[in-house]
Amino acid sequence: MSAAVPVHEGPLVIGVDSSTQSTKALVVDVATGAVVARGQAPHTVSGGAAGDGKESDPEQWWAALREALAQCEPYAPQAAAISIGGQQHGLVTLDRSGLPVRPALLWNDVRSAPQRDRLIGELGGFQAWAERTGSVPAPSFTVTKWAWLRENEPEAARATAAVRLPHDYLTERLTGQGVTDRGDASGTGWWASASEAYDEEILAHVGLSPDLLPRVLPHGAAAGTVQNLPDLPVAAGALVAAGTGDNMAAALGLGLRPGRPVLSLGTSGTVYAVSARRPADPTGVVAGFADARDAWLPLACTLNCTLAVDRIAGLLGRDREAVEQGGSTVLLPFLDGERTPDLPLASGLLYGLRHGTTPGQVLQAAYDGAVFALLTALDRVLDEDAAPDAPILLIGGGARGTAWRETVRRLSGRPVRVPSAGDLVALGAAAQAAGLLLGEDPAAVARGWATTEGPLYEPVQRDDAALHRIRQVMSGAQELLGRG
Ligand SMILES: Nc1ncnc2c1ncn2[C@@H]1O[C@H](COP(=O)(O)OP(=O)(O)O)[C@@H](O)[C@H]1O
Ligand SMILES: O=C(CO)[C@@H](O)[C@H](O)COP(=O)(O)O
Repeated sequence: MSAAVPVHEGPLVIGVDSSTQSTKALVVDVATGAVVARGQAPHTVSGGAAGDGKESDPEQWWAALREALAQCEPYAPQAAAISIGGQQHGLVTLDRSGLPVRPALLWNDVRSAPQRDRLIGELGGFQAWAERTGSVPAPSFTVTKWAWLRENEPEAARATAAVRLPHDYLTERLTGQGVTDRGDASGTGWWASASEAYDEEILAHVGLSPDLLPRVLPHGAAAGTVQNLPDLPVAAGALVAAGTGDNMAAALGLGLRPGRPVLSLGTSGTVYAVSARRPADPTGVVAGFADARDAWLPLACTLNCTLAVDRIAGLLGRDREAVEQGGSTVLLPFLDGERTPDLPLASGLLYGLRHGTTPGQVLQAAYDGAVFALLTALDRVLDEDAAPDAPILLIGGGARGTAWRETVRRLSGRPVRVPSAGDLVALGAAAQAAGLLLGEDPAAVARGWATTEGPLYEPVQRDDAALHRIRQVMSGAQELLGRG
């Protein structure tokens, strides 16, 4: 728990970030945005039966939520409202008694790549999918995971009486209500962004009844109230907001307006912006997500970000900050396959070693490789009229690292602002809970909390030579990277 603020002015709310590696919970003073208490508990990601997947037990998310909230006592039980932000896309399958049929298939599990390819072909191709759902599905998307489950574990699919996303699962444990929000629903692949409703044709195509899905709540609606849960340090009757996907929650937490790019460095790397225009990118680079309000959140996502670079630092036996500049090494850190670029079968690639190459330069090349794809998508997530010199808001666990920040500055040539408030996903969930409590726009609540304040790092000359090297290696190695 971080240093507690002993007095608070306003009512308290709880914001939760149930992400890939851990659950973080914040108790926040609605009047000021001050974090009164913080808790965190880890999750386990296993490799699936053959060691080639990414799965987590939803029961463990619930246990981690309880643990993180217990660390927030005595403040958590005083909260008047709570909201859950969660990792997007994960397929949670529940049986008739509400218990998980099997571990959840996570967003970074690429085993559904063949089903993804088939679904794109069977339902009209890239353009048709983009127009219909806002996105060309990646193997991250829930629809591809459901198709994988039906094909590979038909008994588990048959035993499924309800399908949830990670945040819906936790909201339902709190309230007993099977509900979700448009932000997280937009990452399933079975939510039509034009009509803002489940796409019954896609659902019929993958043999999933809409009756198994949560109801999509309108912006500002409550999911319900906290049930009487004796092991949970939250008061029965506290309001529960709809919750949302973790990227949508961070956008709320930053009070994001169109034209402000965000780069998030966590297990996933993401780059996104809010837009008033419904996105539909037929190349598949940009996912056309909805935000948690009534706008849109065009976003590009990589599978290999902080964990991949930390792994390479570990292989080199170096601290993650021990980078050195110079040399011409290129490292594509695709340890888990990759989503941006669309290379689900790829593995990591190291190119350009010389006698003079130092371990620190190889580590720097890993940072460059991880940041490259995100920056190439930056202009595509921003509206055309966005100011080209708007600072990048750098968030996520990696934003605390100097090597990450300096890599983003060097490869973007843009100013970078690092909000001093950490945990922006949890803070955004808290803003959603506060918005529900006050009947106000959650993004406006977050703006009142001044969550984007933090040091601004001036732009430096963009390192076009490094970008060119990476582009060259990427195109020269296409065949190798596509083959796995
Ligand atoms: N001081 C730091 N410097 C650089 N990276 C950090 C630092 N602290 C944490 N991280 C990175 O943050 C990552 C976790 O980020 P987080 O956004 O919490 O992930 P997720 O939301 O995917 O669970 C870790 O993989 C770690 O590499
Ligand atoms: O798949 C995506 C976005 O489309 C990821 O951003 C997940 O939402 C997981 O987020 P983290 O756990 O890395 O924060």
